[in-house]
Amino acid sequence: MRIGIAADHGGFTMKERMAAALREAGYELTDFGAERLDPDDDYPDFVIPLAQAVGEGKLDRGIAFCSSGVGASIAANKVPGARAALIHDDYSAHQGVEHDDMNIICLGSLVVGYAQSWELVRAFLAATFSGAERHRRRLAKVAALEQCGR
Ligand SMILES: O=C(CO)[C@H](O)[C@H](O)[C@H](O)COP(=O)(O)O
Repeated sequence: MRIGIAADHGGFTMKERMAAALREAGYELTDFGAERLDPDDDYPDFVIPLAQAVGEGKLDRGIAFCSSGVGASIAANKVPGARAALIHDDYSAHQGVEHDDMNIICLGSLVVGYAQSWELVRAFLAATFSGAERHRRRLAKVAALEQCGR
């Protein structure tokens, strides 16, 4: 599975730790930055390129951090093909993939600690889209917005 990861200054420390753990676990990982802790950086500069790579099918899944995870999820969901969600609980981490084909998990570094974030990421990466007709139907209605913009 091809995975990307991104964070602004709010999520930088968490991203660095998570990236090391994912590589240690054997995942192929692309890091979209930030490359260093800069309190003046902006989450769209890192999250949008990640979401574009996922939306274009260059990556299978994305992991995005900011302080709350809110900005990351707003930015990622502007990108066609990206299906991002701000996740705090295990059920949503896997059900979001199984039902909604979520392909980017957004996490708030000041909201969820590292150990819980790791469990959420593991649940997200282990889950697969069920492919059920009702879920495909709903996703098609969402995807249609990307075609006509209304
Ligand atoms: O949480 C965020 C957006 O939802 C970002 O991480 C921002 O960095 C957060 O708003 C903090 O910004 P600040 O410039 O460090 O005050």
